[in-house]
Amino acid sequence: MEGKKPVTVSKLRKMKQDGQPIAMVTAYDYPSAKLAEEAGSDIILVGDSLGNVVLGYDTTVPVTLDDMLHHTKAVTRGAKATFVVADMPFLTYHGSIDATLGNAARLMQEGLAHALKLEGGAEIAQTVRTLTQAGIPVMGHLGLTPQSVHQIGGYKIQGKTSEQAQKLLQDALALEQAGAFAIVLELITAELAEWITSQLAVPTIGIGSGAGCDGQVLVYHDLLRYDSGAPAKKFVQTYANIGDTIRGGIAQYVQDVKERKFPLPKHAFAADGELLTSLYGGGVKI
Ligand SMILES: Nc1nc(=O)c2c([nH]1)NC[C@@H]1CN(c3ccc(C(=O)N[C@@H](CCC(=O)O)C(=O)O)cc3)CN21
Ligand SMILES: CC(C)C(=O)C(=O)O
Ligand SMILES: [Mg+2]
Repeated sequence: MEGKKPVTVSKLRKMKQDGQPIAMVTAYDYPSAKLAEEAGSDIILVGDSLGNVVLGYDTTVPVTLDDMLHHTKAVTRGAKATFVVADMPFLTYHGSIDATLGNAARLMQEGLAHALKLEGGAEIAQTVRTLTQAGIPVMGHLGLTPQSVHQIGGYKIQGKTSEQAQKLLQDALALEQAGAFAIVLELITAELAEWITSQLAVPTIGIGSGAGCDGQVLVYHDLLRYDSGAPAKKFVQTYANIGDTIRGGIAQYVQDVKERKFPLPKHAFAADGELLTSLYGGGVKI
């Protein structure tokens, strides 16, 4: 990707104004980041969904700052010309502001993220303001906030009553006023997402929230159907069947080894004559 430059926070705001959709995808390691960049994604998110899709946890709650750092470092090595946002994981931005700044510093300085994403509304606005004032671009995340899954009681659509919808709009406005440069809207109705989007100057990036957002985000492993056995989520479109492709490729390899079809002579390196004479007392030809 010679010559390509990462989008900037101000470019993203202009994309909203111009009605130009923003495409974001998650990535968790060097190869996935490289592919997401080559594919032209505007933003790469190192999501704490890595807890589910690459570490095998049931929720994002067990994901640690060290986990996020490890993966963010790999992603920023793979995508050198793309704007990379890292999730701040569970409970790393709710303690003292010093602890929050220390955690943010590690993701920015060691992970080399360009921005951080935090889940929550008005209750974290002051934190968003402090991080923003320290020079860190902050992305908000409202609606279904998976780090609160045990409080919410499942992965279900949010903002269905007018009271909840009003609260979500107030939260979005509070985040914008605190300096957030964009807000993820996860699993809210299409109508509410469109309404909130119309009330904000900063772009919204939707997941399971309809076409009325300024951009979209999907989890890498979902859109590529890595886990071909998992039930398809309603809001996901399958763009490739990588799980089937990978399993098929590995199964073929295993079969070839067992049937001695791999490796072939062309996959091996032949010794020269001098070595051959020294092997097996020179009596055996390989
Ligand atoms: N692989 C993966 N994809 C994600 O999008 C994702 C994660 N993991 N982990 C963190 C959060 C959790 N998310 C989730 C998890 C489950 C549903 C889900 O089961 N959705 C149902 C609809 C629920 C309803 O109707 O209320 C679906 O069928 O889509 C949605 C978002 C989104 N994030
Ligand atoms: C689903 C997106 C928005 C996310 O937060 C993640 O991948 O962790
Ligand atoms: Mg996340």
